[in-house]
Amino acid sequence: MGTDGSDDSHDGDGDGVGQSEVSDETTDQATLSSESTTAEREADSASTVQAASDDSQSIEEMLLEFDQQEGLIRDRSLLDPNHIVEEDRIVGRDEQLQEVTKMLRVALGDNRPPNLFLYGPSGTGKSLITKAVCKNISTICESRDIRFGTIEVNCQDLDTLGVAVYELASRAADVAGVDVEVPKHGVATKEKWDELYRIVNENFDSAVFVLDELDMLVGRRDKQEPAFSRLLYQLSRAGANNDLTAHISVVAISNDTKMMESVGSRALSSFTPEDVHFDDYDANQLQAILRRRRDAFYDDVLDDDVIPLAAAFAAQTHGDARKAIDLVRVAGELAEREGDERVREEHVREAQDKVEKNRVLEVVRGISTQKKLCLYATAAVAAETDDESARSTTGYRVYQFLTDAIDADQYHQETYVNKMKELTTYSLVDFERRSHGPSSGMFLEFQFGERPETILETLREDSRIDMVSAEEVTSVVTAQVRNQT
Ligand SMILES: Nc1ncnc2c1ncn2[C@@H]1O[C@H](COP(=O)(O)OP(=O)(O)OP(=O)(O)O)[C@@H](O)[C@H]1O
Repeated sequence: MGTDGSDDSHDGDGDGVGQSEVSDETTDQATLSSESTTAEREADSASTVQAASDDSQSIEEMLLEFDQQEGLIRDRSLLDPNHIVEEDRIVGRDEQLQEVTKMLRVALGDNRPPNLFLYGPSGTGKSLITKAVCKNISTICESRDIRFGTIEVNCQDLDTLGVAVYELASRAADVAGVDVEVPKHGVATKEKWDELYRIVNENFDSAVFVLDELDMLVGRRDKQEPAFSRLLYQLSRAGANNDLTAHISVVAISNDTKMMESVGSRALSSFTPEDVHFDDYDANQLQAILRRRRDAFYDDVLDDDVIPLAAAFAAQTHGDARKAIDLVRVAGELAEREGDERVREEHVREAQDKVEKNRVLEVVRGISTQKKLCLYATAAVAAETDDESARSTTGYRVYQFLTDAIDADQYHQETYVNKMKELTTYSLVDFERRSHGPSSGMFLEFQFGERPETILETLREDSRIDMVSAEEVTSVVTAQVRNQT
């Protein structure tokens, strides 16, 4: 404040001095004006104008050039993973589409639709199918004067039950076009629940709550029951005991097939969902999905091998349609940026590298150093085995080497395994329980959703991990892998 004030007064003084200088200068110039000085000034100003127009011309030229350079992508929304595509672009999900439609159609009448649990790997159409069905219900409800709302939240970044309930209230308010009347912070969760009930009851006859990535809502560690379980309990009970007078249905979506095992018995008895399973897509299905969006590009700009290659790359990891679509989009953008007239195979290969790195980055950005060490050790083992898998026992020894090398705390093997298991929720790594004969005991075998080398490269961006020499890690890993056979 003090500094600002003195600066202001200083500026004021300065302006005064400046003004008198300007007027003096003007007078002087008028008095001293001569043909030569005028000519000089004109020459000066002409050159300034010339320089400016040179600049603007070159920018203009560049703009025109970019403008004339035809883009390759005609409709970017078809390559946006959050865009709900029209029904005729949904491929290979007839069974799920039919099941979800059959169950949620109840919302059209005067009854409560059942709750649903949609599960399956990432990018297999769970959100798309739910949104497409809800969109159709909404259109029909509008024509029948039924106030229907789809209240959708992604639970990935919601850390507590209170935050989740506020988010639901806020989404419901958005859909209804009203305001939330409780503050986000500093009020009890009960007040947030009441606000959610008020908004829903006052604005909707029927509503579907879509809880995407619900398993990520774990809440505080000190609570016995995970936050997602408490949320399911409360929401489904509110429907039964008339806190919510609107007919509501809860659609829980998760990548974790075992999520329902962590739902407490209390929640389970009131939630009781109908299960709908979503499988991985194979390369042919992914090709069909991509072909149905081919018109995202101008005619004849996609080389014939672009779609099959993108589909093959996406099928290699875990049959994720989001990845297939991302690959084609990024390949198109790379081709556009390089001023190429066509999208070619090499653009897809370049895109594969970029998309993989981004996905790994997204996951590792938010995890603790300890989890990074566990992941690094395991990926380092997978990078050195023929089938790119890593045994937990071997991974743990490499983890021990890493923690010693950087002088970090060292967990027991059980905790290392648990940390790795937690990472499976991101679909970056998966595991199976294995045993090599009765004498060798049990171990977990980890498989990665992306190339282990990409994971290692990305984790090396963490300066603590980069302190350890990569060659040294490789020699420790090689010795350990040799020992395991
Ligand atoms: N059967 C399909 N037909 C056409 N497009 C699809 C299909 N399945 C998925 N997609 C597209 O793939 C992308 C990812 O799909 P979606 O978000 O529905 O997956 P998800 O199973 O909900 O994944 P996550 O669990 O990661 O949220 C979206 O752009 C969606 O439009």
